[in-house]
Amino acid sequence: MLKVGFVGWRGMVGSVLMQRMMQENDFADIEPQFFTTSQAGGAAPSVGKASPALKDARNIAELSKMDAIVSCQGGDYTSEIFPQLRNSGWNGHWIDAASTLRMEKEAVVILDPVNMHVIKDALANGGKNWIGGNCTVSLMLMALNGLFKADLVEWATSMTYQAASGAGAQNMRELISQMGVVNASVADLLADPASAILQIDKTVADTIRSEALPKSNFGVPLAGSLIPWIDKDLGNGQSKEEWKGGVETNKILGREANPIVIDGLCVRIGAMRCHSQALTLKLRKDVPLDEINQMLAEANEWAKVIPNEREISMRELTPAAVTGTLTTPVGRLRKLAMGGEYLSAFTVGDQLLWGAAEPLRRMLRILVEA
Ligand SMILES: NC(=O)C1=CN([C@@H]2O[C@H](COP(=O)(O)OP(=O)(O)OC[C@H]3O[C@@H](n4cnc5c(N)ncnc54)[C@H](OP(=O)(O)O)[C@@H]3O)[C@@H](O)[C@H]2O)C=CC1
Ligand SMILES: N[C@@H](CC(=O)OP(=O)(O)O)C(=O)O
Repeated sequence: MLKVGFVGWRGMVGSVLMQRMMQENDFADIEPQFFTTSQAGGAAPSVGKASPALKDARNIAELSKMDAIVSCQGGDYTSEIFPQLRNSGWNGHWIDAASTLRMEKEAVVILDPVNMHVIKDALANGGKNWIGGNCTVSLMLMALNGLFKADLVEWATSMTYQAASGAGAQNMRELISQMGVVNASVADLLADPASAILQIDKTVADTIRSEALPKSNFGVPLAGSLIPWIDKDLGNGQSKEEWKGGVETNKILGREANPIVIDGLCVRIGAMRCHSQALTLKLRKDVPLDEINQMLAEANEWAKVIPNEREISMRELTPAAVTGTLTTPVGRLRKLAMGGEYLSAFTVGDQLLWGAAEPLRRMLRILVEA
């Protein structure tokens, strides 16, 4: 049985991974050992299978006993530990949620419903480094898999609506706290049906701009507002999150030599854990919409086509509907006024499931079943 070390299992991404592994009974087929950077010697989490006490996640000798290590601990941990482990001669499988190693030559960015061929080729060639993709990229590829499979996309531009969870657990809490402060500032006025809406609006605006709004994590208001920048400033007008859209998509698809141009704008909005994206795609040819719908629906079991109609779009193509599920719905599909090769699309996906934990879980299964 594969000996699997887990690091970062109690963080937000790690907890979702543990939930999914328990739901799918994945622990039955592995021998788990849990590691920690802060609580060595403590009890292992309860995952339906006994496992030894927590070991120190910086102990290279203990880590080296594992056949595979799954890390959701973050990029700093990966940067510190991964080189030491490899330099020590460890030749096990490294499965990681952090972005640190994604663009390394030996690393495969994993999203098996989309790139099983890339994963299988790498496995056959002795690949050992399996890295989860950026959440926005993975969710876009899950939803639009059919168009990429058919090699129909000439270029694409995305405008994203990214949830607070992408910035971390503390940011999710801060968003809710901001909402609470805003609500409290006008609670009396809201309770009075005769109060003036402009008074409510002014009080809300003053509150959002005031020092009373908690913003130590985001740095600026998110509730009642948005943040048009995600991740680092690359200095050329592009954010790092926007850069990932192009490079990671092409790496996942295994087409670095013949890349599809993908670029856009990434924006944080006040959703909890679902990223949404509006896309404009230039197709290589004018394919009828019903064929496009069919390709998208058939590409994988999670991409669900939502008819481009008002009621169902409002009901099913939203973070409220999708959160906590593995479905990656795609809708608002129509040919744009620019011509038959120009397609619009809107997708929503849970960024902690297909955006983070699920590709790692499935990669571990691929190794178990190999
Ligand atoms: N958030 C996201 O959307 C995505 C994140 N990722 C990657 O995953 C990494 C981890 O992200 P995320 O899960 O959000 O990180 P978290 O901050 O939730 O968890 C990281 C670690 O913090 C430690 N920790 C300290 N205090 C607590 C606490 N009160 N509760 C839980 N853990 C605590 C734990 O380590 P220990 O047990 O050792 O103390 C834990 O493993 C990111 O750095 C990123 O590289 C990838 C895709 C998406
Ligand atoms: N940057 C993403 C979350 C994330 O962790 O991305 P990456 O795995 O590429 O660092 C967001 O803020 O929504």
